[in-house]
Amino acid sequence: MCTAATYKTKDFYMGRTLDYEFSYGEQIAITPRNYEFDFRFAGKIKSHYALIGMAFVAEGYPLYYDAVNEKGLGMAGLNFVGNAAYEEALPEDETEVSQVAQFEFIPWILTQCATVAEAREKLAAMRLTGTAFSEQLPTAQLHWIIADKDSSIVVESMKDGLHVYDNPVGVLTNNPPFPSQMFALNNYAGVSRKQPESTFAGVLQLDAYSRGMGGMGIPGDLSSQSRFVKVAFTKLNSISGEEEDESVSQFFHILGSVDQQRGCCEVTEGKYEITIYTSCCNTAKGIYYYTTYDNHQITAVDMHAENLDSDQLICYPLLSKGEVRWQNK
Ligand SMILES: C[C@H](CCC(=O)NCCS(=O)(=O)O)[C@H]1CC[C@H]2[C@@H]3CC[C@@H]4C[C@H](O)CC[C@]4(C)[C@H]3C[C@H](O)[C@]12C
Repeated sequence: MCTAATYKTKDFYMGRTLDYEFSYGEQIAITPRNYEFDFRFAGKIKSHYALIGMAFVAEGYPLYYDAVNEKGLGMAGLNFVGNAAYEEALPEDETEVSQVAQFEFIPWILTQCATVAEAREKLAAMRLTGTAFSEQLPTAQLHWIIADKDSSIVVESMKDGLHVYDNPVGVLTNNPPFPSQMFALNNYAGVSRKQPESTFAGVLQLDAYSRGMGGMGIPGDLSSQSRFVKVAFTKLNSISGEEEDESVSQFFHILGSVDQQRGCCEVTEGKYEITIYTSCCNTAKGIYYYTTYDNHQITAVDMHAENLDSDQLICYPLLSKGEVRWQNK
């Protein structure tokens, strides 16, 4: 399972957790403006917006899980197993719209679009194909959140076509499809950050017997639907200062509300999903912050500290070993 969220203070932040039972060996990858993308069907793009994000680099190609571009548009792919369905690639002369392989979707949008509005235009004239990157890396069943500082959308390619939904909460998890996730929030209309009031039944006076009962009724399990509700509540009620350190700290607390601890979620015999990494990107400044399961110290990579006019990928391996800061020795 994975969870993605957006957060706005003075700047706009976007990030995700990646929950899985193993890691592909992903890295922070910066794609500078002149790295040439040779898309499977859509031709070459030689010069484009620069990107920073988390990617598995295969044969020199950044297979992005999540990224933002230098214009402040961000995107993340999350598992959508059982519901994602992609198109068969058609010969070029049989289609008028762009064909984009699912593994190219993030670079295809982020190299060319500065805003969600521009992304929508691309989405209106494209088909997402199930083309695999390689035999070793078969097609991933994903859906995506795309966001800028003003709005957020979800893209789901399903049997009945490509869906683009407004995402008023700026949150995405996995299954079921996004409209069902949103609908489920209706079941929590009565939840509040305040102490509960006794409204259960007129004849029964119930007592708020402890402090700190805000959010009473929010689910706490690790299912996708529950994480959606939990993180939506946390994000939408979040209060933090406007400054960078305060905003980033708060962002990690928002996603921390759906952190997965090893042992709580068995996916196959003896294999447990954990939160491998959590990211938070300042989309205005192009800074990618992250923590890993064993490294809670926030680490950051700034795209603008690199030569963004280069044509070579720039990669930083994840610092995944945590350190204890001793105070008395
Ligand atoms: C496993 C992850 C989802 C985590 C998640 O949601 N776990 C909950 C499972 S569940 O919800 O409980 O079922 C997803 C998220 C992004 C994916 C990569 C996207 C690029 C590339 C696309 C290629 O086509 C195949 C290889 C490729 C590197 C992909 C590998 C893998 O698929 C990644 C890491």
